[in-house]
Amino acid sequence: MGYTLTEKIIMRNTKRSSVTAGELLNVNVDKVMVHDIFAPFVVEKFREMGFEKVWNPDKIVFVYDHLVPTSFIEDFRHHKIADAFAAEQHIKAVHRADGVCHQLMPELRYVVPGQVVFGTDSHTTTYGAIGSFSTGIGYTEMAAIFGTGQLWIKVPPTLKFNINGELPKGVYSKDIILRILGDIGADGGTYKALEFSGSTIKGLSISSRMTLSNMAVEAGAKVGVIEPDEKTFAFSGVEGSQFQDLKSDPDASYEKVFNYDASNFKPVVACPSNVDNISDVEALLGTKIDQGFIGSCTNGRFEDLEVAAKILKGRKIAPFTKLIVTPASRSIYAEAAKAGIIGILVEAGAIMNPPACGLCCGRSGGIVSDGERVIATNNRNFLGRMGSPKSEIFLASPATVAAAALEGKIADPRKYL
Ligand SMILES: CC(C)[C@H](C(=O)O)[C@@H](O)C(=O)O
Ligand code: SF4
Repeated sequence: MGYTLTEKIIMRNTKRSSVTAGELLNVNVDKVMVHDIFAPFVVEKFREMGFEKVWNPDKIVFVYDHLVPTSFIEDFRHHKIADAFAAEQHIKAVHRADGVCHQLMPELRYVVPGQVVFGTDSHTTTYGAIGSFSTGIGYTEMAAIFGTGQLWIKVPPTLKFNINGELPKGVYSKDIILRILGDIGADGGTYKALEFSGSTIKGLSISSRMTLSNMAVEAGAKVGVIEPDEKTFAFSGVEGSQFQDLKSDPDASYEKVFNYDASNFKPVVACPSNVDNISDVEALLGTKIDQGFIGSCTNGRFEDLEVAAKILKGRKIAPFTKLIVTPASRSIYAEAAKAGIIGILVEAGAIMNPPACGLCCGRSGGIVSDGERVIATNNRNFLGRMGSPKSEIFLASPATVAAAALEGKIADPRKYL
């Protein structure tokens, strides 16, 4: 009997010769990420559980990104508690202002293919893009891992998305995942593994693959995985020969298989206030926009800033429209600056935010006010997510956001490319 990629990663981790979807089992945790919102709660639970030493300080990464720059005095307490615990437990990986956790974990190679990784954030699914089993957990489970290095999971059944062919101009992986969310619904992947495959996926950059895996959780999925290949091995700096087993078997069993022809994809937008409330951009043309946001762990990478700069170069954003750009990490910021991309965006009228979560969750680095409409490259448009509950959030690709910022209303990016 064949196994899926997700089952293979779990078998590799547990050294089992077989696993079955739906089975409960203990995995050996390869790496964990704790961000600044939950760090104090993990530490408190860890002590309450009677643990004294973490199971392996080299497998723990702290990232301060949700409360950076600190907007409220009490937020600083989170960083002080995490700093003290890291010192006490000899945890060396503490990133205080280097970027968003889900960019740093793969970018700094804390996560590599074939690993089992947990994070105190729902978008920990992002690292499935490099072939890991990675998912978000609560701070109680994280405290238990700190003390034992293990966690029980239920092996998720897999929904397979075969996507083949060439994406049309102006259409990106964000349009793929939004279309899939529209097709299966925000609960269509509950406790499932989403596996993205096919020639279109193989043609995507690692950054573009991360957008797909990042938003798997928006369908309720446990993980969003992609078979590691030469691109992955180069990105992660690993020898591919040790990962040749990390692919689904031809006779693997899936709960459902979805087939898409890439040429049928178009620029789409998730309309307020659900990620599966999808519309073709053409049906929304002319909808007034007050703010654009390009950033987050979904689409704040070099290629995202690059395509926005391609559209905005030599142009100015519409009057009374704000465009906030937040690179997903300091290294992306520096690379984009060196390439002249930041200059083009600022010249066009963009405001640069520090590389952190910022406006994405309305915690630091701006908010969307009453009655405002924002079109954003992040992954959630729940009521009030980015500020006022009387604001509206549209989700789209960086190209669609850039086109909207230019016109001050929702626009089709294809005419600018
Ligand atoms: C704050 C954190 C718990 C939350 C998450 O887990 O996703 C945030 O990162 C988000 O994007 O909504
Ligand atoms: S960038 Fe947004 S989606 Fe990503 S971890 Fe931060 S708040 Fe969550």
